[in-house]
Amino acid sequence: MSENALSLKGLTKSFGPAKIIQGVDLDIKAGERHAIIGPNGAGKSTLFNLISGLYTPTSGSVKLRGEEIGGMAPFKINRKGLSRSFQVSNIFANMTVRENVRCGVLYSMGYGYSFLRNIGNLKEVSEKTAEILESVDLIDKANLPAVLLPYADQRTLEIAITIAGGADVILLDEPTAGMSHSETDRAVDLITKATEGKTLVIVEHDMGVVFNLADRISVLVYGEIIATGKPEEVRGDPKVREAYLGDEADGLDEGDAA
Ligand SMILES: Nc1ncnc2c1ncn2[C@@H]1O[C@H](COP(=O)(O)OP(=O)(O)OP(=O)(O)O)[C@@H](O)[C@H]1O
Repeated sequence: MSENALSLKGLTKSFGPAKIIQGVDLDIKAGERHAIIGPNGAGKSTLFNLISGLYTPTSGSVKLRGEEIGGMAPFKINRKGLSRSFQVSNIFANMTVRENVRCGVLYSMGYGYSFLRNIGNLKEVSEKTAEILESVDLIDKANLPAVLLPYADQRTLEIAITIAGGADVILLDEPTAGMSHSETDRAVDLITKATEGKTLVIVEHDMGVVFNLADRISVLVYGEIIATGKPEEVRGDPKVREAYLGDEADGLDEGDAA
């Protein structure tokens, strides 16, 4: 058994002549909260797509708890306990909030999307669904169609569905994008609570979120990791400050206020 939840070695991804990921080595320990930051276009989403199976690596390896998963189909990787959210919400708009989460829970219990079963009576499913809705503070809105939720709640529901699948390695892609300050603070609390005991990898532009949430941070620039370490180590790294020009470098100090 590997103590690393995820281990990337010599990972590359090219699109034609464009080398987008240029040899990434990264170990993410089981149970840690790890943020991946970097300027626009650095390759963060591409890295998530390689880890979650949407893209096949050009070369190198992706290991989940020591097992090679590079190039495996996304649903197989999901079955092995890795789940990701997307920047654009992935929810079923016309289903209720509860039904959306219940789908994730059913999937995690091996029911697949077998809607024809009489699933309403499954006590365990209902309990687990309610537990997740509580943990992300959506229990009071459980019976609303998801489409009627305010934007921030839809993003929260996306996080809830990602977690409901039962995976113990959770990848969140810019979970607080488009949220106000107060919505962001609430989302950080919910993510912290809902991912307790799990491994979290998060791509995020909001430095306040990153410094609040992450045990360690990796900085991706032009498809290479230029620094990995604890928040205070990364913040003080001259290479990192150089990579973040102007306003974004100021953002590196935002965590001070937290
Ligand atoms: N399928 C693809 N085909 C060709 N180029 C791609 C593909 N996917 C991503 N790229 C390119 O790879 C580069 C990195 O994109 P990516 O979305 O991974 O960056 P990012 O760090 O997530 O950016 P952002 O912070 O803006 O979301 C970009 O130049 C993008 O145009």
